[in-house]
Amino acid sequence: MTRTATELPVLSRKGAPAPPVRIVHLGLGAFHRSHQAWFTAHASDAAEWGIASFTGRRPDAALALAPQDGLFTLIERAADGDRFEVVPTIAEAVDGADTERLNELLAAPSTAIVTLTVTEKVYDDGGPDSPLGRLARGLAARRDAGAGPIAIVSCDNVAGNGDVARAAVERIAQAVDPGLAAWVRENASFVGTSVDRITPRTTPDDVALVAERCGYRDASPVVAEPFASWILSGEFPGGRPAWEDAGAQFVEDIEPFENRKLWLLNGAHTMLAYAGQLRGHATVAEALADPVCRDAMEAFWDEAARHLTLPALDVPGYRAALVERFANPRIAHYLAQIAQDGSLKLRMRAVPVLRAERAEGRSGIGAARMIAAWMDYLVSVVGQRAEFHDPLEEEVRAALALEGRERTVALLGLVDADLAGEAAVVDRVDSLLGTFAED
Ligand SMILES: NC(=O)c1ccc[n+]([C@@H]2O[C@H](COP(=O)([O-])OP(=O)(O)OC[C@H]3O[C@@H](n4cnc5c(N)ncnc54)[C@H](O)[C@@H]3O)[C@@H](O)[C@H]2O)c1
Ligand SMILES: O=P(O)(O)OC[C@@H](O)[C@@H](O)[C@H](O)[C@H](O)CO
Repeated sequence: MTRTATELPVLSRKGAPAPPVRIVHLGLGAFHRSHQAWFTAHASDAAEWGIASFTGRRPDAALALAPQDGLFTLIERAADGDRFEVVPTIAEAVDGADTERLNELLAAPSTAIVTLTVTEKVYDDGGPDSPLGRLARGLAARRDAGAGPIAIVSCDNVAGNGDVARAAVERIAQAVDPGLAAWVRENASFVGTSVDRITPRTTPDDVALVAERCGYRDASPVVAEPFASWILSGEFPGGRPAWEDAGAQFVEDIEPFENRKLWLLNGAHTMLAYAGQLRGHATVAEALADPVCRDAMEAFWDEAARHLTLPALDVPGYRAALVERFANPRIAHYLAQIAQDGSLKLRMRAVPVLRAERAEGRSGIGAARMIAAWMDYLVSVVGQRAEFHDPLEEEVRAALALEGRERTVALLGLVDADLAGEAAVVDRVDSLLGTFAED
């Protein structure tokens, strides 16, 4: 007799202990679970490294995981089928507003690492209730307790994420108490990373699939592609899990690896997000199958590749693998999600390539096309009164009220003020508007 989903047992540890908390995570989202929690679960010393994971804005993700002892199912979604795995490393799922628990954990000498996936825009938000504001006050608790040095590991798609996190935490700490900023400089090691695993949002169908295939109820599974990569650079003064057992790489200089990922993968995603939606597509796989979008992506890659010269980067192999990953027809990675916060993402995905091309006397047309596609997309979503997300939403709306070249200059200025002052760049972007109009 088949049981209905509500009759199934809830996923649980069945009384077995969770691993002891030695990692604090801020930003309990899908990617943290498919990536850092999964890498930690696959380290040979996983039993010694539990994670206390705090939500960012709302308690929902913690409320979903707490009744199932922090356990969740990772659905590894390959082109030819799904594989299910229970990931046991989240020992505590906590509402981010519970700063008492955060301070207690950060003040414990056993806590060695803080990881972050708080989205790109949050590094500019130093408010007391922002994740980094809470972290700074938690570090004050650690200093006061004499709990020793700690590693802070940003896992967001931000260029120079280790340095950006350091600057943000030091700035906030300085505002809290100048002595704290000095403590952070001496005791916090900021580790730079390049993180990669395509992790779209979970859908109700995924929840139902787990019930059907696994025979238990999991209110919050995560879907990800089989591929996973984590490249890190920096010190871990309090130790770390043996993440290399799960395939993590430790390098001296993170920058070339970070550029490869941010330009080739995220840059292509951003190109497909705007060009694809303008041409009526909803997912990455659909946009990739459209030769107009594919050609624009490849042209941008050709430009970016000229500035990715380290042989270890194996750019041809990386590009070929990306095409295969993007084409996975069973991963519904929605372009509308990737399109969010464009003004910020273009600074890291299009601008460096455009600048590098111009420095060598070329126009950077491939990168300029991505910026033009963003502008056309904004006109179209705002024209349809559709919702859009951007940290500069007000400024974007003000720029869109302008016309013609003036509008191009104003929008470009939100991405890069210097480029907006260069007539040749403005002309180039202006000339590329309308490239992705539907046939
Ligand atoms: N999803 C992926 O494929 C992927 C892959 C590589 C890197 N990343 C990085 O991970 C980040 C998170 O991705 P995700 O898929 O887990 O997203 P998500 O929406 O599932 O989780 C984002 C987390 O950040 C918090 N957050 C977002 N905005 C906030 C704000 N204004 N203030 C406080 N907290 C805020 C949320 O509360 C949540 O905990 C991305 O922004 C990206 O930098 C994602
Ligand atoms: O997560 P974002 O919003 O920074 O960017 C959207 C996608 O490009 C991104 O999530 C990729 O899927 C990911 O970086 C793959 O590792």
